[in-house]
Amino acid sequence: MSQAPWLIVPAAGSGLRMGANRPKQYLRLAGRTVMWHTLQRLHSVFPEARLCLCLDPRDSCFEPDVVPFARWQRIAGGGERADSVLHALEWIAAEEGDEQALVLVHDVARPCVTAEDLMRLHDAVDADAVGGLLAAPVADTMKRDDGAGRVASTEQRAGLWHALTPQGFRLGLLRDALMDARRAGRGMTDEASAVEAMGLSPRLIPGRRDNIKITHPDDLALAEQILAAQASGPHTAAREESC
Ligand SMILES: Nc1ccn([C@@H]2O[C@H](COP(=O)(O)OP(=O)(O)OP(=O)(O)O)[C@@H](O)[C@H]2O)c(=O)n1
Ligand SMILES: C[C@](O)(CO)[C@H](O)COP(=O)(O)O
Repeated sequence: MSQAPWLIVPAAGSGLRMGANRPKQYLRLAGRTVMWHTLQRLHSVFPEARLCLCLDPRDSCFEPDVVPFARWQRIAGGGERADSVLHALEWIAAEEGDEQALVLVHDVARPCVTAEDLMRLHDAVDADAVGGLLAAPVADTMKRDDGAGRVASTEQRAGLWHALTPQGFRLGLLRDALMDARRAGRGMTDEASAVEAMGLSPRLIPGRRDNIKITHPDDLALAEQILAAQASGPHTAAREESC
């Protein structure tokens, strides 16, 4: 592996859609917290990385012992996810002289990301002139609603992908892209969309569909099942006896 990347983990959200009594990154998952699992997954592949962990300044749940990295920095989160990421990029830019340094951004709410996907993402974006993101092709038919609980239209599924994380870009490009988006007042829900707004096309790196973002209450039980399945080893339909 080339030089270890910078890691930004946005973890300053409040988890409103989860509706729990604490931010979802502090909910129990397979005997630990969601944050513990996510940081362990990242550390297992990038032990030498420098981590920027974006936390709400009012966060009273965070315990530094959860961080396995030797080099890490607490970053004050912002109003939106993109603001939190930009705060981290500005801190990194002040520390890092190389604007070409590789930065990977991964949601704390995605604890099921596998080492294989992390390595494949890193190698692909490290070799790409623009950067890219893990993504999963849409398998369901997608409907757009009419605002009144009925179908307005069916979206073309071909070529449609779920954007996942990590998303990886060069420090200077990503900082400039997010600053441009902020100046233009464009709400960005991921890093790639800010880079797209600069007229660039990030690479789509196919990733596992079990790299879910814990967002709603039923996602926690699903994540438990995914972690258990991952621990039991790879499952391939081909291994099943024919019926
Ligand atoms: N101002 C914010 C908002 C979100 N995030 C982080 O961005 C990731 C994806 O955001 P999301 O799933 O929307 O988390 P929340 O904002 O906590 O959820 P909700 O929208 O339901 O409140 C999460 O890891 C979250 O902690 C962040 O760092 N700073
Ligand atoms: C970055 C992301 O996880 C890609 O799917 C997603 O956009 C985060 O969105 P959220 O509304 O901040 O959860």
